[in-house]
Amino acid sequence: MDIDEHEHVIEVTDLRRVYGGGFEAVRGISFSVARGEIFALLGTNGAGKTSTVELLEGLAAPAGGRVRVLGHDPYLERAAVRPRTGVMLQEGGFPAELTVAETARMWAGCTSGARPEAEVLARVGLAGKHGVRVKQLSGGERRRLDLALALLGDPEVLFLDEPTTGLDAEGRRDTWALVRELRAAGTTVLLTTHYLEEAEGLANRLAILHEGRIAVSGTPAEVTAGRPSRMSFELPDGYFVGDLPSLPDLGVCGHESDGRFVRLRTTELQRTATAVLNWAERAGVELRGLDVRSASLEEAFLGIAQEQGVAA
Ligand SMILES: Nc1ncnc2c1ncn2[C@@H]1O[C@H](COP(=O)(O)OP(=O)(O)OP(=O)(O)O)[C@@H](O)[C@H]1O
Repeated sequence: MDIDEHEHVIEVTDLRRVYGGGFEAVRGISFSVARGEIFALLGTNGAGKTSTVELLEGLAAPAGGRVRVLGHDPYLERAAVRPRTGVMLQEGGFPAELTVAETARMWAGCTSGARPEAEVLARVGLAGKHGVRVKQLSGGERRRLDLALALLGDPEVLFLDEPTTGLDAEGRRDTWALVRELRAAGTTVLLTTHYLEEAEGLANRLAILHEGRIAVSGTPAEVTAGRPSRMSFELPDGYFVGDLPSLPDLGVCGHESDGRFVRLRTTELQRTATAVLNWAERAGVELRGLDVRSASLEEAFLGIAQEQGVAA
């Protein structure tokens, strides 16, 4: 049974994955992704991201729970799901001796309704590399080739496992722009990433995995809500932390200082920043190195890792 555009394109319920030796890498996770959404799976090394994505791609059967992609079981109904999905694995395995164009042509031959290879290679910035052998590509160029192959079939659902690992800053930005374009065209994207700014900038919703379980999920704003913001600056000569306005009264929930630099964590950034800046103004001093930043995914990620680590 197919689904209409308002239903969830990906549905995961109490999913489990157990490896040969009995190790449970995915321990009962649930989430869903609506059509046209970008959903990011984050987590520390070994948290279970790839193990989960492989189940969604139908590369293995779950040990428990249920996966539906476009209304089908991706493992048992592979023929119904595979032509409508694009997959970029963490490590693409291409024959090293083939050129970029040959690789794309070979892949297109196995893809129903493939886009013209040249168009897709141009889209990922490999237009000038048709004649280059795969073994001569840089790591970042191989990732782009991986992405091109995933896009050949014009997929409705795209699985991207660490799509920008190994790319330089420009390559990463280009890939982000491409993923946004795909979303605008209605493609549903599930990606894993170690780059928190990637998830923050791209994802409509995300889940942070820890040891096979979802520690937190929601929109980036929901996940960072309640996490402290940061303010840091250099104390002017002759001043001490004790000279600052009373920090606990300003929502400051933690601070550290080596006597010169001060780093504050606050749940009330505006109040803290206003009070400290007013204090500096009154004292007629400059706060060198002033840096004020609201709660980020990085803060949430580190907080979760710490909390879970302590709880473990
Ligand atoms: N074939 C396997 N047999 C046994 N254990 C495995 C196998 N593949 C993965 N694991 C283990 O399962 C856990 C989850 O691995 P997975 O690759 O899913 O994590 P990840 O979140 O993608 O990590 P990374 O960010 O490092 O890519 C790890 O502890 C890993 O060692």
